[in-house]
Amino acid sequence: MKTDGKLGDVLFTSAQIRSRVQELGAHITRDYAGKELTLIGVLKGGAMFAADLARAVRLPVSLEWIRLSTYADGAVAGEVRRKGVDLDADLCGRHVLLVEDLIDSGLTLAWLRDHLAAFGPASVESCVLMRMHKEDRIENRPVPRYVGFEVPSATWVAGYGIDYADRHRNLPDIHEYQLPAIAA
Ligand SMILES: O=P(O)(O)OC[C@H]1O[C@H](OP(=O)(O)OP(=O)(O)O)[C@H](O)[C@@H]1O
Ligand SMILES: Nc1nc2[nH]cnc2c(=O)[nH]1
Repeated sequence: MKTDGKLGDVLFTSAQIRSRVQELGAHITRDYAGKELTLIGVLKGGAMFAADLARAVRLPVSLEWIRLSTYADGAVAGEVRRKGVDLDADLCGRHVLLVEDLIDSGLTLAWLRDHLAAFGPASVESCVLMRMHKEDRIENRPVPRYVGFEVPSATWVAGYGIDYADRHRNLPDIHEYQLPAIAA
């Protein structure tokens, strides 16, 4: 039986997030000046971050969205499931920057990187707000070009677009989340 988990302390306040997003936006603006840049926000978790980051990038970017999911209801890592990939954008010759709330196993970003190669982009990089540390080396875990915050591996998070069981996405801060105990 699965019991409810618990929302824990604030890990990153909305002010910290805002300030880091501005820094990331400034880096991206510098790095992609003069290039055709398409930002692709990964739904649902990346929605808030992508919307804020897009406004922090001072370039005429295209903004697209893609929806994927790796976890069914709670926190069990599984295979990347496509919940509809509505991406008829012309990415040919464009520099693509995937915008994700977090990288954990890296399955999602690896799948996207491979999937988008078929669209003929000039480059595919990623910007993640949080990189979850892993004690175990994950083979071929993608290396994001931009990382907002490094987070210890044991930490599960919720808020600022990120859910537990589809709740808490609306919280302005990012909280630690104590996962539910699994009882037999
Ligand atoms: O690096 P990974 O282990 O692949 O995990 C990262 C992905 O997992 C979460 O999404 P989730 O599958 O929970 O879907 P959601 O964004 O719709 O909440 C998160 O938003 C990332 O997209
Ligand atoms: N650590 C961690 N926290 C999450 N909160 C929501 N999704 C995730 C995830 O993939 N990893």
